[in-house]
Amino acid sequence: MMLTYWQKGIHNRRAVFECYFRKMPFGNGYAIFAGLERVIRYIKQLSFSDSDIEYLREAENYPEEFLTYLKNFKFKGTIRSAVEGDLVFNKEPILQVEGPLADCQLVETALLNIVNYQTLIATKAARIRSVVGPAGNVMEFGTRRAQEMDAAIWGTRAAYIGGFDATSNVRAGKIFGIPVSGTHAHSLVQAYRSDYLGFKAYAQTHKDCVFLVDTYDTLKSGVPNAIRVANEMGDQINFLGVRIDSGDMAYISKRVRQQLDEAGYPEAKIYASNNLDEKTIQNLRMQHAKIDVWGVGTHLITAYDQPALGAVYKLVAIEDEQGQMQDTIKLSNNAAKVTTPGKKQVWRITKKADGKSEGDYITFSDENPLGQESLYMFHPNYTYINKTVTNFNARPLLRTIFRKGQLVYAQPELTAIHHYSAAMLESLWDEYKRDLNPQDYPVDLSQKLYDHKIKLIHKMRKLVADKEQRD
Ligand SMILES: Nc1ncnc2c1ncn2[C@@H]1O[C@H](COP(=O)(O)OP(=O)(O)OP(=O)(O)O)[C@@H](O)[C@H]1O
Ligand SMILES: O=P(O)(O)OC[C@H]1O[C@H](OP(=O)(O)OP(=O)(O)O)[C@H](O)[C@@H]1O
Ligand SMILES: O=C(O)c1cccnc1
Repeated sequence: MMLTYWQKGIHNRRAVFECYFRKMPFGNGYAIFAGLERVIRYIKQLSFSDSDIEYLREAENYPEEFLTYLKNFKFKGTIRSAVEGDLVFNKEPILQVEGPLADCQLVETALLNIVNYQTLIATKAARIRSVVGPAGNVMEFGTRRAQEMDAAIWGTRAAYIGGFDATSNVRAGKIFGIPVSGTHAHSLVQAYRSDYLGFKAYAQTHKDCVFLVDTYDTLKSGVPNAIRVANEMGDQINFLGVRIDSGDMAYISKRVRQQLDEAGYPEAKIYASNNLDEKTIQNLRMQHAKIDVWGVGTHLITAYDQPALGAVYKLVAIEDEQGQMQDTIKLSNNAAKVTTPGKKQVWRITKKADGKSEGDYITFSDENPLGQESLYMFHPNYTYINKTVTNFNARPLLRTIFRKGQLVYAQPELTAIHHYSAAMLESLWDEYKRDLNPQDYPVDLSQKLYDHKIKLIHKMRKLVADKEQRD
């Protein structure tokens, strides 16, 4: 497509693309935006190396002048985006790229790849975090099951943004500063062919100890031997607790709790892992399982119940031959697939009184609801569903990250992003946060944008009909 634009001389026409998803992942009431850090790294390094040019010369047989254009290519676009940890919803722009048509086009797939995966995992993590309860801890254990190494690294970062407390991936700890936490595997006990010898060896080489107690028999061997080693080592170790990884974890955890309490270790925590997700955790908590720390792997890192977020990247405006920006629309028989034309901004509307969200309000980028006394918000498909909001705050969701190719946004520390997403969830009513059949969060269009969209739909339909008649 870049070659076409370049050969036809339209590669430098100004264009605006916007990225949004149509359906909420996991049937959840909100999504947590993640991926911006990697988008920034990707854009900063975006160029064609000598070997790239060589490959394209061989494989694609591109004209030399086009290869020279690629060799000198530098991304010159402006990127506006939601920030990591913010709540985002379906049918609203979460990322916008404005600039030369070819530049905008080149980055489409990479941006979608990054934002789709990381937003999906952050959202899954938030769902899991929501059932663990404020006293519980939840650790990311997924590296061995992730779709390869990149997904493990960036997936655990997204999980941390979504509310996880720590990861067992030490490399992710090193790169991003995520708290690292973990236990040991069955093979350590198997190597010694004894719970006691395995735990003792581990205790002699580690200060913080969590013993995995289910290799042979949790209640008859694992826990009694963990207690024995804790007694023998005394202050030489921090006996943090034990991990169970199989069996009926409600029943076993209660018995383990009893054994630890009776041995004088009421502070020792019970860790659990084994194919956990939000459903099993909720169910185990309903059964009053005595579990303090949850290790979650496969179901989180692979987004097991919904393996992809369907965010798309659509052209919403382009410069015409006369240098005028023209808004574009994509029609479809499927109403959900009709795009909203024009360069936009999304405003998060909250009540001044309690800071709670009233909904999101999409406008043209040059509209500003902040100055208005009251805001008329209506459902874009069922316009009879409407309300007038007063005493409100309006916060623009899309922030400028790159301006004409230059990075202008300073990413906060990852810990700040982790806390930010929790604070953003506080501003959302519980009706949108329940994990089953949540209320639809309002994502409305301004009157001006709505009227413009309807006008453009009619105009395009008429154009097509007239053309068909002529043909
Ligand atoms: N009390 C419980 N209520 C609901 N689900 C539970 C309970 N205890 C364990 N589970 C879950 O049930 C599933 C049991 O799976 P599975 O049969 O593979 O475990 P297992 O019998 O321990 O076998 P393995 O040793 O292969 O892991 C896991 O997802 C586990 O988290
Ligand atoms: O169950 P997940 O949520 O993916 O969490 C990670 C799992 O990985 C480890 O075991 P592994 O699956 O390697 O072996 P095991 O089940 O035989 O212990 C660990 O003991 C957890 O059970
Ligand atoms: O630290 C652990 O116990 C751990 C980490 C990853 C996978 N399973 C267990």
